[in-house]
Amino acid sequence: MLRAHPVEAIRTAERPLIEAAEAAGDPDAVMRRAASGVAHHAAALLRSRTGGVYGRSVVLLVGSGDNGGDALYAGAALRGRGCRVEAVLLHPDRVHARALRALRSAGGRVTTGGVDEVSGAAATPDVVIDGVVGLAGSGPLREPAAARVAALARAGSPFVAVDLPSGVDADTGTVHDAHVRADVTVTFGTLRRAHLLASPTCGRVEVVDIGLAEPASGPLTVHRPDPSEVGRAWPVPGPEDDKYTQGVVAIRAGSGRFPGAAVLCASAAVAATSGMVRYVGSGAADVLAARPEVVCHPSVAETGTAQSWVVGPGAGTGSAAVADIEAILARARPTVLDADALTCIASHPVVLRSARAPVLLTPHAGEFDRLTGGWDRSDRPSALRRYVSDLRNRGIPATVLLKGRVTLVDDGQTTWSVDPGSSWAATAGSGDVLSGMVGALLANGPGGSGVDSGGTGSGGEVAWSAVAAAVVHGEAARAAARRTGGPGAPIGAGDLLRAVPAAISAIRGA
Ligand SMILES: NC(=O)C1=CN([C@@H]2O[C@H](COP(=O)(O)OP(=O)(O)OC[C@H]3O[C@@H](n4cnc5c(N)ncnc54)[C@H](O)[C@@H]3O)[C@@H](O)[C@H]2O)[C@@H](O)CC1
Repeated sequence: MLRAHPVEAIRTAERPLIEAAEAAGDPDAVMRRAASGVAHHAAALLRSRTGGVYGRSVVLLVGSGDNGGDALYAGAALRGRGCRVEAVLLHPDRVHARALRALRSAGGRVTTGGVDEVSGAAATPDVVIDGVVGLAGSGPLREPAAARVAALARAGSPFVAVDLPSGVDADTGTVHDAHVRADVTVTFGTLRRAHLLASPTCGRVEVVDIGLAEPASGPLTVHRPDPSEVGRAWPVPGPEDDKYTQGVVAIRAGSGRFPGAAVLCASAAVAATSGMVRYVGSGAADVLAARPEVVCHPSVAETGTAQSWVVGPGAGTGSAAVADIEAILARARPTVLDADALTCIASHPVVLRSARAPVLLTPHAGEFDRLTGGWDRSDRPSALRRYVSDLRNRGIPATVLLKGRVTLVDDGQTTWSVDPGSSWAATAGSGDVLSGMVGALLANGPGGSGVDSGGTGSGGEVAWSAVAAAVVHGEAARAAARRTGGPGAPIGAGDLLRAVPAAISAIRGA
């Protein structure tokens, strides 16, 4: 399990290290340790992209704080390995003086101007080290950094970000319009929240040991499971199991308008575990044609016992759909509310009050808009936590999975993030697959058997099922994109669905 911490916790953990260095009369000892890690990873990137380190060109973008100091010391170390190093001082009047002296005495060049001042190799360096801002950064890149970053990115130079890509907020993970897109981010001691909230912008994240003790988890810690943890926890039938003990999930999905949603959702539930799947809705014939093992029922009232429910994909938003949601919640089983069910809840919020068992809401950004009446998109984790806490304060045992390239799950106490490493899952119908998988996991019982779900107490199991399904869903999307039509060819939700068994198998072996 990866854990990423807020700035305040990191500053607190760093303080004793810095105080010890100052007391020893070497105030930059920690910074030099950090910088040598940056230099190490920059050299590795140079080697993999250009075949060597000696003689390669490096540009340092140097801001006014300690992040710029790290970049300057890293530049001095790379100069020692034979690189041509040029530091661009973005605020020449405010620069880490000792680190600048170290670069100069190692033979690094220093410039202070705008984009036009850079010429020759420095206009297209072999690597750029982003030391504009780190933990104290706020808002987008400002000039002259923004123009300089844009020119270097256009030239195709790879970026190594020191601590965080500049223009990405350390706590919220907000990626501002003007920002650095890093190939590699080198951070120190432990992950910052942005590394898990804005992972697509951070590139590969390398954590350098600077002697810092990992902060304890708190309410603002972001968690991300390793796929192998999900693999170990994925249900496997034991010698005593039968179809009932592995969990029965009932699915209310599909309509005359959206028959495919029923097929995708029910088929995903079948693929996720070897328990039993019931189906209620107008799509029974299509569902049976795709998966004859599904047991179909004419109405919610006539559906046999189920350990969990999924309601909503393509299920309609009229009064009959609302009545079905009420009838399902009255059964007091863990329930996934997805797609049309979220629209129903948004227009009839009172319905949720009857929830006696855990509910999992799975909105995308637009559905979350409807549920909340508008939310602060610049701070996804806080907006999500506020909404979940509000529901829980009203006695509704809710967990919410907010979809996106980086999917967030929050149960009011813990935030998880899942980034599948590609955006291939952004395709129509893929949400129906996800809700079917979560429903099957919820039916299987305490999710993540024995897995550390972050010590979250109540709600943790629902959250773990949601996180585990999101991990496999992302793996399936990536695998489908590799296999269907070859790398780079788009996929549909049907391709993703077909890749689910192989994705489960892959993470079990991970
Ligand atoms: N504290 C420590 O123990 C260590 C800190 N280290 C480095 O120190 C960094 C933090 O340094 P600082 O606290 O000096 O802060 P930064 O270097 O992150 O920021 C410096 C200043 O930049 C300005 N700024 C904020 N947003 C900006 C923007 N969008 N555009 C331009 N300027 C902006 C602010 O005035 C801010 O105080 C860490 O990210 C890390 O790189 C490392 O040396 C490892 C050890």
